[in-house]
Amino acid sequence: MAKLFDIKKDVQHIAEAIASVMGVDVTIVDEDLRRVAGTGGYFESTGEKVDGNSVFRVVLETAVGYMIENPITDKICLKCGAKKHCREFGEVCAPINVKGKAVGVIGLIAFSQEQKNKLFADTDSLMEFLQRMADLIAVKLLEKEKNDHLQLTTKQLETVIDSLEEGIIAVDSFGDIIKFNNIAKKMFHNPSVEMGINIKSLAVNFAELIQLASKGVSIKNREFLYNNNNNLQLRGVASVNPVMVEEELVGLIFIVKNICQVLREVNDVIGSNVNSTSFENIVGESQQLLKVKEEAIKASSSPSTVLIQGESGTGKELFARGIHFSSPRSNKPFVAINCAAIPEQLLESELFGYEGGTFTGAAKGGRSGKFELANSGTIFLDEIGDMPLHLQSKLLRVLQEKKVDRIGSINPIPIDVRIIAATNKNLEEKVALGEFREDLFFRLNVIPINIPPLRERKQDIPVLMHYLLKKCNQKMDKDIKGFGEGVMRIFEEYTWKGNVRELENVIEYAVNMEQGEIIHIENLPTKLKNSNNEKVEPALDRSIIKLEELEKRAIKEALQICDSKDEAAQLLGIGRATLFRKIKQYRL
Ligand SMILES: Nc1ncnc2c1ncn2[C@@H]1O[C@H](COP(=O)(O)OP(=O)(O)OP(=O)(O)O)[C@@H](O)[C@H]1O
Repeated sequence: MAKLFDIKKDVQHIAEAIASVMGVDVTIVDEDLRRVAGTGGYFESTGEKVDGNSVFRVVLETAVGYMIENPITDKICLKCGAKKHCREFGEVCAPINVKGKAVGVIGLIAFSQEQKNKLFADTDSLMEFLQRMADLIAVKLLEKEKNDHLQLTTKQLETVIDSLEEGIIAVDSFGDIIKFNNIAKKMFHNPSVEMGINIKSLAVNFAELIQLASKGVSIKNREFLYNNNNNLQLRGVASVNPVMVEEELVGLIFIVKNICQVLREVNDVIGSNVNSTSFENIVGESQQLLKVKEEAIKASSSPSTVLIQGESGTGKELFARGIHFSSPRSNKPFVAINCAAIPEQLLESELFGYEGGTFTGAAKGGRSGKFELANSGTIFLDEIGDMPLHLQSKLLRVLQEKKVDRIGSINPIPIDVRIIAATNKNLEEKVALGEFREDLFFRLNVIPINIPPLRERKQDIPVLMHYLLKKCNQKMDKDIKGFGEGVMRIFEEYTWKGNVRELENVIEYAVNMEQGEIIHIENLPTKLKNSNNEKVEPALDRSIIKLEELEKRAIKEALQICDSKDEAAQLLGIGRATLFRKIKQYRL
């Protein structure tokens, strides 16, 4: 609640007006009995307290006016401490009431008989006049209070919008800037955000956003291009909300962010879903696995590209995570994408993103690809061997130039992403067959990591069994203690085509089936129980290339070396017709 002292100037003006109308001295005190205003001799004593037993206290307490026609003898004057020196001939007091409570008193004092006569000539009219003056002061007080409140709310709002992490720009219905926060000011530099300039000058597509939002529609996350202080073109994301008063558009609020900030936020969310993996989570005691782990630990401190090769389920992704989470990028995003699981047409936009308006049905403002999402972190390109050739060229460009070209864009986006690729295919073979770009292979294969299949490191099987049993127990809230007689031997002799993943699945099956405390042979999947008495087939060597592929490769090479098909057929030791048939068969 505002006090009379806060509107001291106004109160003094009113006191002077009353004095000049009435021809007597006027003083006005507040609820603490402090003199706020005064005319004549009272002016000097503003700010001082009046006597605590004076008529002012009574008027403050009763909130009703009071007249003293005979000072000294009036009952109120009896208690007054100033009565000994009182020079007053009469006094009229009126309360200043706000919401039924007196917050001050207007006092008119006569210092001569003549003044007293004037004061008491028509007391009804005088009281009414004073009441009006008191109301005027009360209105000023309420106004001050409203202004204070408005100022406080404005300050609070300004503090709120300045503490937001987004840029906020308020514009009128024509787009002229009315208000903005610090972040918005920092974001735009050429032209810069200023009061009165039109927001359309800040970014090309703001005109379109104004047009849309002016229809009363809220717009979410639209991309736009703008210039920063180095005159570099940057990407931002804007949401626009219309401000409506009685169904009429009075302005728009733009909420703007730099794309890097948006991606950071996305990554904070995605990143929190990615389990942090340390090398301790990679279990195994065999020399082969320990050697690979050592290589991976070394790779984690380097920014170079890693190519992990290994059969399905050998732990390629586990190693990729291990490398990322032990690297200096560990608190940055780890974004994984399986190049074989996404249809070819979609893979390009998933990886590299696309510009707004590139395809019908696509998000209007464009979309960031996985490379942008992984910026400053690591991207894991699983099943890289299945990446189509035209995307391999695009990936090569990313590796060479450290820039991403969104589909439909002419502005490459600089990125800093560490690439870890993985494949269960023989990439060298794919290169030889012309299915994988040799230059890309060399770019990816800077640090090669080859995870041997489980059959080549049987020593890891028992330790993996116990590790995975513990994992399954936790997952299924069980407490199976170990493995029964003969189980370990079956596991060691079985051919794990699906490697650790298959082993994990078998243990999960057995934990589900087992009711007791130990996993028994009966609770293993049939394929393992049957394998118990069977002789385990020798494992296929991955390095053996199929005859058909060898033939295809030989023909391709001969065609490249020789000037004519006859010559090639001769070199290959086959007839001309056979060569033609094979060329057709292999589509060479
Ligand atoms: N050495 C290991 N220690 C502990 N768990 C492992 C190990 N190797 C693999 N796993 C587990 O096996 C499962 C398969 O691993 P992962 O997905 O990393 O294999 P992958 O080689 O990437 O498979 P794919 O080729 O099918 O993509 C995961 O649950 C993983 O945690």
